[in-house]
Amino acid sequence: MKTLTVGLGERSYPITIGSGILPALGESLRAVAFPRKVAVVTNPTVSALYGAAVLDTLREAGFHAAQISVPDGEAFKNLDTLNTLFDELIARGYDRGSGILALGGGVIGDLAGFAAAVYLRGIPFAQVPTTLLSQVDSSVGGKTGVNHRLGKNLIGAFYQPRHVHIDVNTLSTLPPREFRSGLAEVVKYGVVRDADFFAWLEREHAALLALEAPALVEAVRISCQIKADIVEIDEKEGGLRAILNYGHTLGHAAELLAGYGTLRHGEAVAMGMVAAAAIAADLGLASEPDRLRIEDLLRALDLPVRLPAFAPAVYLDALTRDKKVKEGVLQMVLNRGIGDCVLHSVAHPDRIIPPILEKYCEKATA
Ligand SMILES: O=C(O)C(=O)C[C@@H](O)[C@H](O)[C@H](O)COP(=O)(O)O
Ligand SMILES: [Zn+2]
Repeated sequence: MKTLTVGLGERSYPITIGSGILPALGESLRAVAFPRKVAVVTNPTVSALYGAAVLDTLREAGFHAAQISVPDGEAFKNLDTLNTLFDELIARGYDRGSGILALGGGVIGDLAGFAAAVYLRGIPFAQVPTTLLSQVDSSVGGKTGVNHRLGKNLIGAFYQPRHVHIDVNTLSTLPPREFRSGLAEVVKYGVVRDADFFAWLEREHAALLALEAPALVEAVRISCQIKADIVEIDEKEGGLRAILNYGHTLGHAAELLAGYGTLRHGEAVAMGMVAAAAIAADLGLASEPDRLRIEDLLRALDLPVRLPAFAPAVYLDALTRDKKVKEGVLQMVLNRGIGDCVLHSVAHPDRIIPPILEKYCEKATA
């Protein structure tokens, strides 16, 4: 078992990573003095797989734990689901001495984390991420929230967990498409921050796709370490943290336009990264061979690399609501080669984006 720390002063918390460590969850939560009364927020699919094991380890460690199930999928990451969660928390008497444990993927973590941030003005929460995407990304760093019909994650809060407990064995029950979606965020870390990690992924992609535990633990560990380092410097995305949004500008637009839940988040990010790399190459920040390396790695990981075909005007409209828009100007994270990146102001998206869509939308390659 490996333990990393997200260092945020008195709100610092451990991330434990390992293979087969789910039974140690109860002890880990005791070590961070997590409240005794725990609402385990999960969905029916994850509950059937891991609900009993989680309740067992919690009860053995002296917690009073019960599950609250919410519907499965990105289409349910909204205020309606959040309301049903509040109904349950209130009806079952969860008070300020209680805690919320998110058991599931990114949707569960984002919803449960936001509920914890605002329920009774905030109660402690912890994360047991069971998908690759949530293990390498969404469970760490405290971004919580829900979607709005006009944009991804438009309603939310920064709210850090007390503990993140990652058992890579849970990935063995993940649908392959869901697993590959998480790999897109792993590739993102290499592109924006760590050229050696990118090269490691190029070498080890087959081991990852074969779900070899040592490769998985290493990929999760490095990803979480990179994210922790960034969050420690810029918790609330005043600057540096925006680099974690690489590929998300067009990716979020594609998710919204395709209809929440149609594309997996990581699939949209993969498409968005290739398009961002093309813009970076056009601006001379990266080379065409850099862009090709990114596309080739994503293809090797069996990820889609072309955006869904929608009119440029529809994409441009969605981009106006991107959270990185500042004083009306869209900011895009663009890679400088591989392993480095920059936040770039796109003064004229209407000039830059349409030619990219022309080349990197599905229709163009058909
Ligand atoms: O943690 C971050 O910061 C990220 O941007 C990580 C992203 O991969 C993640 O998808 C995040 O939820 C996107 O945040 P948003 O603020 O663009 O909605
Ligand atoms: Zn993401």
